[in-house]
Amino acid sequence: MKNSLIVALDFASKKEVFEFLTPFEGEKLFVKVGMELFYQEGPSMIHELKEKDHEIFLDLKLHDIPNTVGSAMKGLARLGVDLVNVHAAGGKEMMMRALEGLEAATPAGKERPKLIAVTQLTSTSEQQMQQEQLIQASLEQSVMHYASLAKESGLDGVVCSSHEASLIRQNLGTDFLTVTPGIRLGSDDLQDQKRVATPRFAREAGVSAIVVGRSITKAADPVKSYHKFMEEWGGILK
Ligand SMILES: O=c1ccn([C@@H]2O[C@H](COP(=O)(O)O)[C@@H](O)[C@H]2O)c(=O)[nH]1
Repeated sequence: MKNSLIVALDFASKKEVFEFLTPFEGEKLFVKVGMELFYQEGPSMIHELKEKDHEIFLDLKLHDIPNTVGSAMKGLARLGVDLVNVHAAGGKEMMMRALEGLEAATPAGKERPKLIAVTQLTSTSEQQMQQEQLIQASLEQSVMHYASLAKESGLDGVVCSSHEASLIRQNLGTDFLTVTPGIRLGSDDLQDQKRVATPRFAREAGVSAIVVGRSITKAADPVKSYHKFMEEWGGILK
């Protein structure tokens, strides 16, 4: 998990996923399946990616009442993915029930999927957060608060931006995972992301894993782009 580059497979179909993955033949990627792909293709997408030995982050960002999230997590545990997540805004009871659900349903002899919580989305700016969520703290304070709640609930880490990662590591320990989307090379389009950083910045901040989507998936040469990100991130090709 540590030092991983997670590729966001934000595609609408299996066909597009495998067209994208074919040129990577022989490389074991850490991939992220999000709502767009999972809602379209469902669990069979996960089974097929596992058959190809890819590590999987199932990014469904669960956020509901504790009972619903706890029960849903049981289903995700049975899929055998490596990493799943919830929104920290759902609260401590919800996060604890999510963890219990995962622990209860992870098959014997298998490792429980790691569970992390989204703090503030990387598409949120401080101004937006204060105006739309009526949070009067700074963005850093809000992220740190949600990260502390996640740690107190027994979770393995958080999703945050690379800008908050070193503060989280200092306060909550270096074993507490920081997974950071919003990663761009200097010349890339930011699109809808607000709190962005380069892979080098993320590495220097001690981030556990970076998430990169469109800069790789929409690149003219995705394999070349992946290797460029890996080089700046200092990741290990598998
Ligand atoms: O705070 C968050 C949480 C999740 N994401 C997801 O990461 C990728 C980023 O894609 P890019 O194309 O590199 O912007 C995407 O799947 C998001 O759903 C995030 O960006 N921020």
